[in-house]
Amino acid sequence: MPKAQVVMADVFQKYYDDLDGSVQAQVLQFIMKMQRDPDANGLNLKPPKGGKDKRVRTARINDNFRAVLMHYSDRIYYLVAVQPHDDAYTLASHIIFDINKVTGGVELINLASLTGTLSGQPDPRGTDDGAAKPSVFAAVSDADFDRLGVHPSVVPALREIHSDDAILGFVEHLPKLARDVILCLADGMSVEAVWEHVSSVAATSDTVDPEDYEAANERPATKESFVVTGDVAEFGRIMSEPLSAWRIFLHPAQRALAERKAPYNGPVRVTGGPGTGKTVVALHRVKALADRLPPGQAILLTTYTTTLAELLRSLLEDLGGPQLTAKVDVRNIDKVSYGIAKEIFGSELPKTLDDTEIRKRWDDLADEQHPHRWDARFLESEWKQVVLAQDLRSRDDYFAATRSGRGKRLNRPERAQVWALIETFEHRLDAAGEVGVTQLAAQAARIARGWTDESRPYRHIVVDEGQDLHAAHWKLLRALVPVGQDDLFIVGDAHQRIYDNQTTLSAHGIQIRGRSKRLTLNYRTTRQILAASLGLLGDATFDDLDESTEDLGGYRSVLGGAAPELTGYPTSAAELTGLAGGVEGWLAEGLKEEEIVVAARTNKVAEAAVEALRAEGLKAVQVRSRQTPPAGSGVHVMTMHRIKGLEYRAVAIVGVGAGFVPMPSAVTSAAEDPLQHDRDLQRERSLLFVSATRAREQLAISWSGEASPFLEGARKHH
Ligand SMILES: Nc1ncnc2c1ncn2[C@@H]1O[C@H](COP(=O)(O)OP(=O)(O)OP(=O)(O)O)[C@@H](O)[C@H]1O
Repeated sequence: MPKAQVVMADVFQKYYDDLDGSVQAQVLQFIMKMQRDPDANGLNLKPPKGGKDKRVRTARINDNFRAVLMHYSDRIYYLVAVQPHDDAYTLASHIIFDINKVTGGVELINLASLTGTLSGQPDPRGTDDGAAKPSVFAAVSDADFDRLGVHPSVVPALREIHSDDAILGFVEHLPKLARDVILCLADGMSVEAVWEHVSSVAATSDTVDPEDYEAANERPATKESFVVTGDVAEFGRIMSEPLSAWRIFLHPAQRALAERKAPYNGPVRVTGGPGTGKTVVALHRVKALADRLPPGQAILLTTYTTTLAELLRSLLEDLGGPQLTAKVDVRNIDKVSYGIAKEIFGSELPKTLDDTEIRKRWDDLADEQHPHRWDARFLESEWKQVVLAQDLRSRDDYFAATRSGRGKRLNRPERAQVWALIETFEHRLDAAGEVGVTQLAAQAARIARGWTDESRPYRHIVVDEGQDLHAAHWKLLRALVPVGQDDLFIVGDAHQRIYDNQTTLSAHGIQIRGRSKRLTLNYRTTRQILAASLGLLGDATFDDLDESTEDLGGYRSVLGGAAPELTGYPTSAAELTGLAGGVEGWLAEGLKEEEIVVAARTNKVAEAAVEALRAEGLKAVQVRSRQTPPAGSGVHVMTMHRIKGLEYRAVAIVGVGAGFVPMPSAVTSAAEDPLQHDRDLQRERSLLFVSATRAREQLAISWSGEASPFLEGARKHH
């Protein structure tokens, strides 16, 4: 007997996640039963009364829960949701299944959620002159919507949209093509342009039979929003995986960047706020380049930290399997320097010291001064920001160098003193057979620059989180790929710079003029969380990784949700008890432990949070750098540095009090160096911004005593 096919709508995951484990087990049994014997009576399939789509059914899971599905012929079931009895009936009576005329893919439309999003809109007749405000889409005809692939059942609700805000809430519930079409129309694109850039690109090449669901299931558009499960084990696996890159249907703006066939005539830079899909674009770009990579050539995909490099490797594997990863070196920038240095120095390669170790060495050297003249932090950053950034090799070079970005002026005798200390520092490392990681990058870059193009190891380099790379890293990357078409593809966001490595690409021979793009649509964070996060940035200005500044104009989210919670407590003990209560609340709402993260400015506060959670009987694990906790370890707790690039359904940021964020020891005093002071403060702001924007659905920020000054803007949005 042929097995029945169970096709799962992507929205099913949300309903499934909200169920108790015991009900989830019953759902799995139910699916097994459908697959094994779709004719069995026990499934108890019933059409809802007054349903909009005659093929929609509900089926019994247990006394309290029913599944909502579409039953197409005996052999195909589309699973939409499992909900409490009454909710399941309501949902079932409001959904429609259809095959999209343009893409040929199966679409699920929930009319209740569409009209629901419009109910809070201000009254369109509430204008001063009493005249009705026109619909945002007044200029688009029904026939145009139809041709572009927007289902006719959606159009009456579209005609009721009178504000841009309402559009964002509305599109969240639309099938993907319709969502892209509406967003592009709302951005002012003409119907013709939307056809050319969106609908025609998504169109299927074969003829669409509006009744043939078996054929529709095979089309790529269906696979973007539905998963055809082979068996229950696979189903279980899919349900436990986070939304990963392979499931994503690129937005036209993302696709244009990632999949462009014509070569780019040089380096490309893509910026965009958190969650706009920069990483997704970088991964798809790697795939597109790999698909046409001549034999014997290689691609490098790199980023700042090892944690993110590992994440990139696993996402890339999801996207293209081992055939893809075989063509790509995925490693963080320090490993890139190390690999190159090893080739150059062979067995002579010194031992590498990371930034923390280097910092200690500077402390030691500064302490030895008699009388004490130079501050360790000043010397360290002078070395990194001036000497290593410009690869200065001699006293004369140092005397001639511009010290732009440094706020403390040095006269000649002072420069001489500082250079002497830097020279001592480098000699000591040398004598001990040691080298700093950034210093190693500078050395490797110096040598690689002299190579011929045939010796440069990569054909393409793709960089994620480019805002954190140091000048020496850019010099090195520039030297590892011949200048030419599609040489470098760089994504990054200066608002998220959390290491003090600001530089400009053009200073390192990376000319992006005319090839810089910006993404503005956030897919991760709700509008509520986004508004609060943007408030954290205050009035600070940010660069565009090059010589200009950039803001987050036009940055918005299609997702709506709960308002973030900002809570002050009298003591830190009370705050940690509040944290445990908040986490318990999230768990009670159905979130899993590993979907929740607690972020803190320091390891010490993170440790205290772990203890507090455990004291309340909750499972929690502190995640340090280069560690990925095994499944089932509990709620993740980590520092704000470690959380970069990740995402969680719920984020709690603790210890955001005035004395802790910004962290006093991380901020140079304004008297010592006013420019460095400003940059340090900005970096501390960015740390908080990065942490807040990791949240998909829930964000809670707390403090004890006086609140951090950075929270002022976020509290206004609250
Ligand atoms: N076109 C899309 N459709 C649906 N989801 C998307 C799309 N593009 C990205 N996403 C999802 O949005 C989230 C953010 O994407 P991604 O991590 O690539 O953003 P980012 O810009 O690199 O973020 P950040 O700078 O904050 O690290 C991810 O969960 C990703 O899967």
